[in-house]
Amino acid sequence: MYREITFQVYLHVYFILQPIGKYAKNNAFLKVNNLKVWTPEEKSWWRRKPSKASVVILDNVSVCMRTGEFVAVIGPSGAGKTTFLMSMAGKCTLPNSGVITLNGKNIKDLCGSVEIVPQFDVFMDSLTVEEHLIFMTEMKLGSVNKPSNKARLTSLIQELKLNMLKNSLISSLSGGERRLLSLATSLLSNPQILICDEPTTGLDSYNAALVVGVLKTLSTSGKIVICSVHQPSSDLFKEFNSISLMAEGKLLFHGSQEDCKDFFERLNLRCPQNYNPAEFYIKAVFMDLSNKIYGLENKSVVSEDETGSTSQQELACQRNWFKQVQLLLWRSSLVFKRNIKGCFFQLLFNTVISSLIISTCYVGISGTTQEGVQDLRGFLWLLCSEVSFSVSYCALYAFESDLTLFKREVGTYKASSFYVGRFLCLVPRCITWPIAYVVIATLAVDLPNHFITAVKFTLSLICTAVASTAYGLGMGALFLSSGIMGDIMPCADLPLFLMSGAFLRISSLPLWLYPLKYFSHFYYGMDAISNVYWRQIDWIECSSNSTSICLNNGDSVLLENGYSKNFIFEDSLGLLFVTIVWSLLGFYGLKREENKGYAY
Ligand SMILES: Nc1ncnc2c1ncn2[C@@H]1O[C@H](COP(=O)(O)OP(=O)(O)OP(=O)(O)O)[C@@H](O)[C@H]1O
Repeated sequence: MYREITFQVYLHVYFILQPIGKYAKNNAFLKVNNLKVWTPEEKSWWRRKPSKASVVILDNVSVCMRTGEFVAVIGPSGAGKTTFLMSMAGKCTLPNSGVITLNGKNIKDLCGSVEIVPQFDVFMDSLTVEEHLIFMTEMKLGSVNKPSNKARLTSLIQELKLNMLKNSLISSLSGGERRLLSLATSLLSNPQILICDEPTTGLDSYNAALVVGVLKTLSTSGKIVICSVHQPSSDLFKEFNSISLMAEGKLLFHGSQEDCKDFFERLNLRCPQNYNPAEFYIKAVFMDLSNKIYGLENKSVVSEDETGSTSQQELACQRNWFKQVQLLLWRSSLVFKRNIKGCFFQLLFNTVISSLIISTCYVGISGTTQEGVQDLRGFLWLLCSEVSFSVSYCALYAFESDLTLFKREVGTYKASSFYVGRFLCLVPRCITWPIAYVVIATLAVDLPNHFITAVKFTLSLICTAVASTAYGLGMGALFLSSGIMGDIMPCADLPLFLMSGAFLRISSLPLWLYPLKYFSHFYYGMDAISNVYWRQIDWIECSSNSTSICLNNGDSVLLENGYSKNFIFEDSLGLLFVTIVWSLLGFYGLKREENKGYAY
């Protein structure tokens, strides 16, 4: 029954996938020559001796594969299969030596010719299947409106049986459907070599047969398809026409199923009838106590000529930078639309409720009395700090949830476009939140020229919010993989908000601390809104029996706090400076994550 289903699925898939052959490119010849991969020696900074010695993961692996091969890479756990596949895809970030070429060209110099389908699928789950594929088509191939790209996308959707799922959210897909979507994403660029890491793991027999059927058809249509497989059933295993047998980082055998059988029979190791050959081979190398098999390790490299040609890899790998930013913004806007309720609640709790509390506590205050001066200072500080803190802490975690996705999409777009795209996504918040704060919080406060002053407050706070966002995003990106940004940020906040002038007089700062104020968005924000308010206060009441020093106008309040005179110029320049500094630091952090390489 199972064999019947598998056969039917295979036939079905074979015929519907024939059109993929239309896109098949010229012959491909993959050559791996003396590939060695090892882990770096780890040294602790306080000891000279290495704390962890280097370990060889792949030991002089050499092999040749050509068009039409459908290769099963098998071997015990820890044999080095994934590392081997990643190296062939040019995505291994561990130290390595040896050369991998496709038709004579180094694999690392080629673009789009080798694609990998990793074991674990990572997508932006709140997109639909169609939206995801449109995004990837636009990023990898170009405009989706171009007839050839449209045709490619439509045929892939049909051929991989995704048309029924086009409008489904990715989060609702089953494991097999996600695997097919992953496959479709990799096939968009019509690669010559498709590498799949455990494509059937976690799938039921029907879905596993479906996926293997699709892969086999791809190999017959002019590609090299290489899969690592864990415990394949006999039925699935016999679909592969080549076997690479690995153990302890060595490639023990590479060749056809028949040759593999002969290889083991020559060593008097005969697979019993009705026994799964894959299991038998893995067990045999596992139990190879006398090292018979290891002794015959595959040493057959490969002086064959490297005929074949690559055609697509000369194309530009990526869309232009502005297009990348636009596409990333488009994708984020789709996620935003699906999460609009969450954004509404964020706005409600972060701004509306807290500004209502401020407004209630400061009902009727005015800076024209000595008591009012203190209240007004507190009110302005709360306005500035609430806006700064709320937007910076929202930005702090902006990359965290997408780090794996970003590392999966390394190479699809630039880190800089991803960074700028994410920053721009946060800009609407930098506009709406200050508006909400100012409108609500100033409702009950006695402001001179209420409307104009509120507009000036809003503009100043919008600029402060942009710089605060740059600060939050920068801190988040700098400490992205360590996950300690939530612990570091309060420590960084402390000196920066002390510079705001709300808690200590800036003019009385020790000289060595003075430069710190130029990095404080709190200082620039407070300086701007304080100037807006106090410059309009010409007279402050002084009681005749007061013993303390009396501040008799707004200018003297500004002077006492140590705020600048040329505030519009200085604060705009200062906030721009802070934005640029934190953006550069954050970009450096993201680039560091990118350099760690592909997430598999
Ligand atoms: N980045 C790394 N740093 C240190 N060791 C690593 C790294 N990547 C792999 N290894 C080690 O190399 C060996 C081979 O790992 P690999 O994942 O390639 O094996 P595998 O055959 O795919 O295993 P499995 O079948 O269990 O997935 C393992 O012992 C693993 O611990």
